[in-house]
Amino acid sequence: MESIGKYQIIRELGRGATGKVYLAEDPFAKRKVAIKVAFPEALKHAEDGAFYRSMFLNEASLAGKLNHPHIVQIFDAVVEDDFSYIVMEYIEGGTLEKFCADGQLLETREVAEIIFKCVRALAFAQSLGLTHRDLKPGNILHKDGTDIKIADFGAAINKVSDRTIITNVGSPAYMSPELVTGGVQASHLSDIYALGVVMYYLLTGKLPFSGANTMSVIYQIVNTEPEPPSTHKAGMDPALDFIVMKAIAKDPARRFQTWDEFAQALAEIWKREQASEEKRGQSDTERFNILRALPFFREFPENELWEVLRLSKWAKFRPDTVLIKEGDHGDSFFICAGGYVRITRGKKTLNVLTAGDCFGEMSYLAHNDRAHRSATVTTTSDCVVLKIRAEDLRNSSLSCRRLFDERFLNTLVDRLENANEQLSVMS
Ligand SMILES: Nc1ncnc2c1ncn2[C@@H]1O[C@H](COP(=O)(O)OP(=O)(O)OP(=O)(O)O)[C@@H](O)[C@H]1O
Repeated sequence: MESIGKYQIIRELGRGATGKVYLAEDPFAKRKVAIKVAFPEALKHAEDGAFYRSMFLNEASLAGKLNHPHIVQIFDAVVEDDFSYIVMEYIEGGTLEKFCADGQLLETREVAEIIFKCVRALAFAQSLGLTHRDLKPGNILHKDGTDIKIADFGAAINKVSDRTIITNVGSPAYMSPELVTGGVQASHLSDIYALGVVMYYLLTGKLPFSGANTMSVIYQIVNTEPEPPSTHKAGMDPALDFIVMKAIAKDPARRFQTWDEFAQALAEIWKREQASEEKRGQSDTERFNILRALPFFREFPENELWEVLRLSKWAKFRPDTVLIKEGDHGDSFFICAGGYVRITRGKKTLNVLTAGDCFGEMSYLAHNDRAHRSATVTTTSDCVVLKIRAEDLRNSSLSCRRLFDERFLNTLVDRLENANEQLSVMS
């Protein structure tokens, strides 16, 4: 096969229960895509065909709907009797399975960061009424570093009973006790359990329960208490043990009750590690949480916040550091993420700005590389500042630019009002 619809096939990437996945080129959008082509025989199978068909249809129906930086985007889908395929974002690095073996394990903090990103993605999916139901390392694709995307939402809104998932879709190792005993419907609490198992596996290279056959694993899931991950890995942060064990608690009522609770627990790890952070640099997780708390980004939806994180460079400064000098040329603007800066023109102090305030934005608004700085900006305390090149913002998504434009407009209006007040006081 050389092409599928308008897409030129490059090579096979892998295969799963319902079909083969190919790497292909979209000649119009000029980008690489991954195309999952259904096995026609699987969709027509006497016993399981209905289940596979509904998995495929479910995934196809999500085209254009699940837009999140940590979920594989579905661009297009064709579902016909004899030939069905789903066109999705191509993720270069393969799945997280490669990090689950001894000798290949990621650093603990990288695991925590990956899980945090999964938690954010699944919280977003839940806000659209979706439970994933088939979380496992093989369904989490890896781009680079800790950049991941969750794939395979095929089982997410499947109406067929969960029993079929045990028999048809791989290992039961990620299924919670309430699912394997068939007592209740899948919910975000069973996804929290599955993600806890993924975290356990990534931290230790071992599953909490393994056995010679499916029945043995199911027996243990229901009856045996797992050993904490630290049993398999010396020197592990007890907070991580606590998080994993809470996520995989047998009783759903003892797990994190919401994705936010899970995310908070992971974010706490960085708070406690702040002392050594200076040497190490901040994690995306921590930066994301800082951004979310800043008034400047209050109206920014999650996707655009992750985009800001990609666009920005972060730096810490000691007090009395000159960040911008009056008269210099500037091609970037700044947002204060912590601490205080003083704005001066000549010898006159114009303003003091703090967390959530922006400065130097004329370099973007004036649309002119040679824009001069009209004031000097100096830190008056320890400061965290994020810097964005005007050019990078101009090349960002339309929604991101609109949000920045709105914020800058508000800032300009505030400054104008301040100036008017000062003028009226003087007159
Ligand atoms: N968007 C993608 N980008 C890059 N590679 C992909 C993409 N989607 C899938 N793959 C590759 O293709 C393989 C098969 O994917 P597929 O979703 O069909 O099956 P699976 O998740 O491995 O198994 P199952 O369908 O049984 O759950 C994956 O393991 C992965 O290596």
